[in-house]
Amino acid sequence: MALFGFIGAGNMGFALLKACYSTFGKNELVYFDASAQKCQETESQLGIPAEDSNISVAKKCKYLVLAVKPQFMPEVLDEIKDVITNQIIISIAAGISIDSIREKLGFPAKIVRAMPNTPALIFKGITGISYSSGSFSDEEKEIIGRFFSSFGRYEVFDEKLMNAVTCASGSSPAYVYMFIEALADSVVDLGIPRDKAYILAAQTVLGAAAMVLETGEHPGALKDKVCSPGGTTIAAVKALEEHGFRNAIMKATEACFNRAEKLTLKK
Ligand SMILES: NC(=O)C1=CN([C@@H]2O[C@H](COP(=O)(O)OP(=O)(O)OC[C@H]3O[C@@H](n4cnc5c(N)ncnc54)[C@H](OP(=O)(O)O)[C@@H]3O)[C@@H](O)[C@H]2O)C=CC1
Ligand SMILES: O=C(O)[C@@H]1CCC=N1
Repeated sequence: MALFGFIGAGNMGFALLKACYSTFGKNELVYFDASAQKCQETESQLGIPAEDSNISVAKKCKYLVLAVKPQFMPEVLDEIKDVITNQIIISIAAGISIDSIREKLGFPAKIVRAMPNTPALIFKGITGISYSSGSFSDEEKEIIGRFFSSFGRYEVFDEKLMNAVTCASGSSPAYVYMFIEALADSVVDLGIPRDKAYILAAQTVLGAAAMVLETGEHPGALKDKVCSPGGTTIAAVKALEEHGFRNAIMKATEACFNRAEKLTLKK
């Protein structure tokens, strides 16, 4: 019997499997993916052969991580529901509520709904989690905490905020990469070599993010300290405001949230 079972070893499933491997060891992991190629890649990277089915995974673990796309959740839940007894379900599917998973399973299983992000692959993720009703023992909460800490930080939220968490951290790495790409392109245009442009842009994002987390200062105050009166930065800030930079982010969050709300589990 393994501690963790994974259904889905794609972008997120593999990242979480890798972190679990480091923290809990290979004997505590079982997994299956519908893609034979994903199973082969995972086996070649972690040295753990895949199980032969989702049912086999569900039967052999205590904590079952569901890491398939939201549209595949109904078929996966239908497939495994007869072998779920006291396993704790950890779902990372965007938009899928705890109630809808319970309804599909047909009983009030203990569920942790989570929203990680892709930096989990290098153990620098941030995950929002929400516990279902039902009493989780201290030991279960400790193992769940170690699981989510194995690939970065985690914060606990009321489930009604999980779609908002998706906007803040699940989806937003994509916009950060777009920012890095755009900043790099713009300085390549000024003559900076491309490889160095990515290093300058990415390290700046990393450093600025660390300033927010480590100093506890308001982001606006940190921004003000970069802006010398009559200097270069305030000229850039003015251009960003003229082009709706903040509004573009707010609109992105609105679109992200609306899509998450629509990803409800089909019966
Ligand atoms: N990508 C991200 O940044 C984040 C994703 N998530 C959530 O994580 C979940 C997975 O996303 P992601 O890893 O990007 O998706 P991927 O498509 O990369 O991985 C999902 C894997 O599940 C496999 N799969 C599909 N159907 C089944 C099935 N019935 N049984 C077993 N395996 C199956 C897929 O195979 P095949 O390719 O053959 O379909 C694929 O290999 C989603 O619910 C998403 O909302 C959460 C946070 C961040
Ligand atoms: O785009 C998506 O739906 C998933 C959920 C959060 C990040 N990727």
